[in-house]
Amino acid sequence: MSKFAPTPEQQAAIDFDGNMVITACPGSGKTSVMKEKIRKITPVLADHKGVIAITFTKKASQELKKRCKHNAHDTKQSFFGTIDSFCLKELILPFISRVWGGNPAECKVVRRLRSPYLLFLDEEYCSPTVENILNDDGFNRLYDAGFVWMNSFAALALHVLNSSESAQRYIKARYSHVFIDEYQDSSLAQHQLFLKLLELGLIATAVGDVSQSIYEFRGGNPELLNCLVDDSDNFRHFQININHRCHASIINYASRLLDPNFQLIQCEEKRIYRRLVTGNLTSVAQQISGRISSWIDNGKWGVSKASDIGILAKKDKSLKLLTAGLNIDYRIYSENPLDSVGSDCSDLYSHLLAFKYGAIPTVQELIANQFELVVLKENNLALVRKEIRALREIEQVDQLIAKFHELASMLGIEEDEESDIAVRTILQQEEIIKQFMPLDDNEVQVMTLHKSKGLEFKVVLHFDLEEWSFPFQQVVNNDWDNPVYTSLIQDANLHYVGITRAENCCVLIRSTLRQNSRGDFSQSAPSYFLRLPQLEGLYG
Ligand SMILES: Nc1ncnc2c1ncn2[C@@H]1O[C@H](COP(=O)(O)OP(=O)(O)OP(=O)(O)O)[C@@H](O)[C@H]1O
Repeated sequence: MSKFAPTPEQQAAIDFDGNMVITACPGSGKTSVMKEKIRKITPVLADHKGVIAITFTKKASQELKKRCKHNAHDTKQSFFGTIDSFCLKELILPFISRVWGGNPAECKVVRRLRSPYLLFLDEEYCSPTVENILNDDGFNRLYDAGFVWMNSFAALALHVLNSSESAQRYIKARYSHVFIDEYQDSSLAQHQLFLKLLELGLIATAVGDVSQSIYEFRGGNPELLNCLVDDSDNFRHFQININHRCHASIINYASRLLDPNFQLIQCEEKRIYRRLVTGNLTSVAQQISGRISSWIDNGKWGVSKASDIGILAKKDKSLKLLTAGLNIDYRIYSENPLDSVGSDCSDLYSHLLAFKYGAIPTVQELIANQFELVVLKENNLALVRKEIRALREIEQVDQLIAKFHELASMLGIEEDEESDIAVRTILQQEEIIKQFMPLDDNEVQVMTLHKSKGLEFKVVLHFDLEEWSFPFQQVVNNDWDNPVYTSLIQDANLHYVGITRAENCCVLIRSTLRQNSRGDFSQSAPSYFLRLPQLEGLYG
């Protein structure tokens, strides 16, 4: 790891010891700032204490943990993980019995509530609040029936923390600080939990960027980050606004997309391009494959390996069309049949396949990092490890599925037939099996814009820039002449996230043929994003 030389604005954020909110543009090194702060705090903590470091994805928390522990740095009893994992492991499982009785160790964690359990609740909550928990006794009944529902974790954890003095004593004794990354995608319950931790005396740091808010559809609310910025009584606001990742011309384009008055950075060369390519996405991919190969062979744009190139699109369907035409090695991160099932069983099977095919290298890592939401009983841990290890030896599909069933039962996860079918479908398709193998530097990376969050590439090829493809448009009240962009701000943020993944070159591509919702192709028009007047002259 090269030595990190902080800028003055990064250094100011690292040095400040109180409650703070850091707003940070893409590529501004917020991960590095969080890492430096945690490495500065932990040496002075007692051995039984640590910090709470919450990131948006498991992958991001593994990365942060690795960077904090670099050079055998002792992070003491710190917690690294997602907010869901924190709520479940540190608050719900250890303390809910003090509030609602029962035996949480016997509970099943469910991602999706199915009938009849869905009917326990008064309404279909997207992201319940603590008030919902207090006013709707369906949550309590669900728990009595042996279930804790993932979407309610933050609210449930807050309810536990509000109601149980033991939980409060534990948190205060164990943790000195709390950090939450990607705060712009926090829900109200998560925000209230963060404020509760502050009230208990933990020193609180929130990090985020309103312009990178892309999960409103899941209950994320970027206004909550602004609330912290406005709350100057409790939080000092720091801005880290130098983008160290992208070429200046890419920064100019991305910034003007969101702010027509953005003061342009001086730069000679344009490294962001718009291209119109003839045909549908499959034929476009055939045409550009040769160009991509030559960039890899000649090290153009600083590309030293195929995985330095990211192919991004808004729609999962577009990725399928694109990969059908690519004549180069690639790795696609698209929704696979197990993702589509979306149950706890399908989640487990995904992790087991990732271990079998090597994306998760060790049983230790599988259990420590991927089983975040599985309630593991100490007494059968050794057997679980042995059974998982055996997966790599199994060749027959039926045997593999039988072993998956055994493991599901040992881990208290309900089997479902859809997950079995999904596993069989995956095992018939080499391209999908690849998703469960370790990243190969010889493969270009293909994924949706949502999945690209937090990543960086030397070159980004950004597709779906046709009208009706992106941004999302809807016909309202049968008025076909005036379709409405119903999620324009979130889509603009998503476009911004995609563009700012690029270090040295970003190509915005429109294909002349667009696939409609029925699967037919028709002539495309340029996307709304390609028609914005403030972007004129900023691309090559
Ligand atoms: N002070 C610095 N000097 C040089 N490079 C830096 C500095 N700080 C960060 N970088 C580099 O900038 C890039 C972006 O850093 P990082 O991934 O931490 O940003 P981020 O704020 O988390 O990005 P995003 O929000 O877009 O995901 C990395 O390649 C990192 O090494």
